[in-house]
Amino acid sequence: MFLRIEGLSFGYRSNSILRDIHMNMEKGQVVSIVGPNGAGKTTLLKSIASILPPKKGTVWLGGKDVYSLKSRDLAKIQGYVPQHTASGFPLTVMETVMLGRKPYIRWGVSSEDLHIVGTLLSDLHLDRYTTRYLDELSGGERQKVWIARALAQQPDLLLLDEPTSALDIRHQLEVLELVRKLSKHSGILVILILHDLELAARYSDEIYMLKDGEVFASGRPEEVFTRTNMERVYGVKVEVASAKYGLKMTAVEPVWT
Ligand SMILES: Nc1ncnc2c1ncn2[C@@H]1O[C@H](COP(=O)(O)OP(=O)(O)OP(=O)(O)O)[C@@H](O)[C@H]1O
Repeated sequence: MFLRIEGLSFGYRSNSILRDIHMNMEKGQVVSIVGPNGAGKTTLLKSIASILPPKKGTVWLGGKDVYSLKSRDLAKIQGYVPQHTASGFPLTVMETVMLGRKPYIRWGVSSEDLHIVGTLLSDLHLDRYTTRYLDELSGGERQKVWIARALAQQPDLLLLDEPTSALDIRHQLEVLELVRKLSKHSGILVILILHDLELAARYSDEIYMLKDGEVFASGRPEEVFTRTNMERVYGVKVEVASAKYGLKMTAVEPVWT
């Protein structure tokens, strides 16, 4: 098992946020973490990214405890794109994506680094912006740049916190198609946080549904997105139907408890 989370618990001060999380994931999978606002999704992703050390439990990545890895070594295995990313100082698109090569660069940028970055910029249709500064891009374009930077790390694990939230429908599909392609062709494990449950159903091999800091349900999309689970976790009556590209979910009405 490439990623194993064993009994992970986390809290901010005395406030318990994640409780006894267990997860197992293999390379080549696309896994979505879903759940209502405040369920603990971002906290969980930050724990996997080794940003938040757990109160209890461990995250094993390729047989190693992520919290014991040096940041340079971790950066070669894992790319993390947070929900809101701000660049501290002015950088162009090219410079930003090249930063993803930092863990590999010893004496200077190599032709391989340039090739990897150039390919990513072209795959994400960012090549016409290479010399633009990030603050001259739209929110969606900037989001794709952060994803390209994480991919430039050539990670085995890619963590994306709501990667499609600033994207229009075409760019949502473009990013998720690329993510799926990379996952299948390059064997990357991709863990996404998505609020759009139909997109999650369409692009994920597996879903983890969180409620109040615990895993409420996990499995294939059709096993997790059931009427009962949706009602219990989101408090909404939902009609779920099979569709050509996954599942169609229609929110009917809130359930008042
Ligand atoms: N720095 C912090 N200090 C204290 N509490 C925090 C902090 N960050 C988040 N929390 C709390 O932890 C809980 C889980 O937050 P988290 O951001 O992980 O939820 P989420 O499922 O990602 O939510 P959303 O869907 O709204 O992004 C929330 O109750 C939140 O208020």
